[in-house]
Amino acid sequence: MTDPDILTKIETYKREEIAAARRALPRAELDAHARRAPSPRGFLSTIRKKHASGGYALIAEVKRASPSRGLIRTDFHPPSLARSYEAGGAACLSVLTDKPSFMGDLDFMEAARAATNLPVLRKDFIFDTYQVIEARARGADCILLIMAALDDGAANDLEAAALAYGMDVLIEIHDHSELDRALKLRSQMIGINNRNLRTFVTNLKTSETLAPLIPKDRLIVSESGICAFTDLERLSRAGIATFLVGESLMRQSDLTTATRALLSKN
Ligand SMILES: O=C(O)c1ccccc1NCC(=O)[C@H](O)[C@H](O)COP(=O)(O)O
Repeated sequence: MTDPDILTKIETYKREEIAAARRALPRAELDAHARRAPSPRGFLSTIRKKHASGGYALIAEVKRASPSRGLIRTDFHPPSLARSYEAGGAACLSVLTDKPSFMGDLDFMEAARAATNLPVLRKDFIFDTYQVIEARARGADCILLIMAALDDGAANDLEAAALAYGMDVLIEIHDHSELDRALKLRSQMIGINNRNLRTFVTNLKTSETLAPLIPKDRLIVSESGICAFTDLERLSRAGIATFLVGESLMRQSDLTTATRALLSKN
């Protein structure tokens, strides 16, 4: 499947969604919700702790469908999926909250977080500070900022908003020029997405090429197309110890066993 401009299409409907959400709940009221939300759980610090104890850190994704694969999982109950991931040894959760392209929902994120003790990433296409506050109001511990979708000013403003609300930020890149821009931001976490946004093809070589260019004080997350422990070992040789995995786990009926298997040699 080839989609020449998926981010432009997504931005168009996101801007409409944001306008509608603002009409339904003005920013000042949303902000009051965010101030009352449960405290952030420390997404980055949880990953660092996992590394300190000598393990790989898995960010396990709750992903029902995707533009490249269509429907991935029919048996879909976010609290049970989240509990299974936690039992299998995941360090953190990622929950897709975009509806039109991923059949996601903010309710799924809230429910997954409430069912576990794990920190949660709101996995969505964030263009506006309203979405950052909305993420915190619904309990997110971390947000994703996609450099391919944002100019430097917007990335800086959205990151500042997330940090002001006590959340961590995962800055996502696909190539050298996005990496250069990401390194001007304050966030410690850089996600290298192995999925080409035009062709949707995943290639772990993307992580292997870009990881050595990232300063050692940043935490690197390899995202997309990761299927097995051998992939983790391969990526670890490029200095990566944190992995964001969705589809390959979501296709397994026993998620706890599949998560354990992904994280262990045998
Ligand atoms: O998953 C897609 O098809 C997709 C298409 C266009 C933009 C983003 C997309 N996915 C978002 C993600 O980054 C992944 O859900 C995440 O990295 C997990 O990937 P995977 O393990 O390959 O499901």
